[in-house]
Order: sequence, then C-alpha cells, then structure tokens
Amino acid sequence: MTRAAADPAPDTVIAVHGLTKSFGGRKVVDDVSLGVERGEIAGFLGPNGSGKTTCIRMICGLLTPDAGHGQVLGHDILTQQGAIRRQVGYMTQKFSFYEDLSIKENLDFVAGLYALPRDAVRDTLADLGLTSRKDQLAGSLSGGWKQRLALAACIMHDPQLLLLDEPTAGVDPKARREFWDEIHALSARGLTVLVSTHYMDEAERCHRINYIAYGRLVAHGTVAQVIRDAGLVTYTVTTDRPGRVAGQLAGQPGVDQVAPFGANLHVTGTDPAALEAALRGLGVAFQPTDTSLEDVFIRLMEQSRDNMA
Ligand SMILES: Nc1ncnc2c1ncn2[C@@H]1O[C@H](COP(=O)(O)OP(=O)(O)OP(=O)(O)O)[C@@H](O)[C@H]1O
Repeated sequence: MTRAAADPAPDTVIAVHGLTKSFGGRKVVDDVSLGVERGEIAGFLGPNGSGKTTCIRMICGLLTPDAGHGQVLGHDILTQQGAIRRQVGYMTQKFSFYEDLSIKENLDFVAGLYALPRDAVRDTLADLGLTSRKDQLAGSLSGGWKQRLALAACIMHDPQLLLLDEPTAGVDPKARREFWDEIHALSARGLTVLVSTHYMDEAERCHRINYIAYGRLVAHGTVAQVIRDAGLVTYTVTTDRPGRVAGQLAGQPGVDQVAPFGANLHVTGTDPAALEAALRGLGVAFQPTDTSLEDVFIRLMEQSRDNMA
C-alpha cells in the first residue's frame, strides 16, 4: 500500500481563492484565499469593518464574490450555493429567535424549517444541556444561555461546517469558556468551525488563525507561526512613570509600538539593536519578553493601514 493511500491528506472543507467583493465601488474584500481542513477550528480575526462577515457570507453561499473561486464542502461557491447552505450552520453576529416562544418552541420552529424528525429537538436539547430549561421563554434567558440556544439551532440539522460570526460578543467570561468547550467538543466529533472574534484568548483556542485587515488576508497559521512570522522583538519596561516613558519612547528609531501592560510597558520593534539602544538611552530597566498575539495584531493592522495610505 502506498503511503498516500495509508495516510490520506485530511479533507479540505474550505478551499477558496482570490475572493473579492466591492460595495458601492469600495473593495471590502480583496483577493482573500483561505483553506480549512475537516475538524479544524479556524479563527478569523481583524479590526472592525475589515471584511470578515463579508468573507463568511461568500463562503456560506449567501453572497456571490465579484472575483475568486473555490469549493466549500466539495461544492462550487459560484454555482452550488444551495448545496453549501444546506450543509452549513451559520450563527450570525446578531443572532435572533422568537423571544416570546420557549426554547423548545424555537427549536421546533427551526426543526420544521429543515423538515427534521421530532427526535432532533429532543437530542439537541440533551446535547447542549438545555433539557431542564426547555419550557423557559427564550427572551428570559441570560446572554450565555441565549447563545447556547442559538448554537443549538445552528447545529440541529447536523451541518458539516459551522460558521460563527463573533458568537461571544457581550457574553461573560464563564459563558464564553463554556461556549468554547462546546466548540471543541463539536470539532472533536469532526465538525469544522470558522469563527470570527475580537478576543485574543479565543484566537489562542483556535487550531489556526487568519488575520484580515482592510479586506486583505495579512497573516495565517497557528498562533505560534503567526507570532514568529511577524519577526517582532518585545521588551518589558519596568518604570514607575509609564505614561511619561511611553511618550519618550514613541517615535524613537527602533520603537514600533509602546503599550501599557499591567503596571509596565511592552515595547516592540523589528530591530533588537535599535530598540535596545532606545531603551538604554532613557536609562529604564528592561528585559526581553515573549511577543503576544495582541502585539502582532496591532502591528499588522498598522502596517496594513500604512500600505493603504
Ligand atoms: N451589504 C453591504 N452593503 C454595503 N456595504 C457593506 C455591506 N456589507 C458590508 N459592508 C461594508 O463592508 C465593510 C466590511 O464589512 P464586514 O461586516 O464584512 O466587516 P467585519 O470585519 O465583519 O466587521 P466587524 O468586525 O465590525 O463585524 C464595512 O465597511 C461594511 O460597512
């Protein structure tokens, strides 16, 4: 048996190339290519308005790109959008359901839309731990439970791909953690997830991340790869005058970013010698530290903005 046959490449669920979309003559997604494999949790990050939602809508067959091509779950994104939509669960940014219906009634409604058997609602309630709350009005649920209900509604038709657009915005940390535990459990069962988020801790829970700024994909890979590829060095500066020192460092040769980090400062650049010279010049105590994902994202965003100018 050949190696290829014994150890096949993992299934590719999303393989899109050169996606481009303009609204009103303004390009909001520009030549974005993305690959996501089965069972992967892929993160989609980037500043507000950078085109994440628009990409997600092109991937799930709700929006036709102006240019680009590709396949999602083996279906062509230009000609087989209906087939894609049937196999995708999409939790939109402002997910909604009927607040004056109970949890179960809401799920019954969704089950009706997809012509699912009655067992589907019962199983979904049990899977997500919502059985004891099934008669509670959806409108009376806390943010975290509303979010669980939205997730339940999205996965009830047993989709192969879950697209989550900022699913945890405005949800407390405990509920966010539970939600991510659920996402990982679904991924372990083979569901592929593409999730947009602004939270760094959530980015770190993804198998791979994609960072999009001003419509362009500017970084992708594991968190460690993205940090390494950025080529940044970071120092922690310990000072009892962080505001003043930050002001003095800003704009100095070798200093790309200065950010408060707890009681200290994080100073970041690409040229260690120049950065150290700037810090020595101020006579402050400093030591090397790991560059954080946030440091990298801020750098990527600023670089992209400079490239646009
Ligand atoms: N249907 C539309 N018509 C016109 N402009 C649109 C439309 N949809 C999106 N846009 C614009 O395209 C740009 C990208 O929006 P998009 O929602 O894709 O970004 P995003 O990265 O998801 O942002 P956020 O993080 O704020 O949700 C924004 O400037 C938005 O106003």
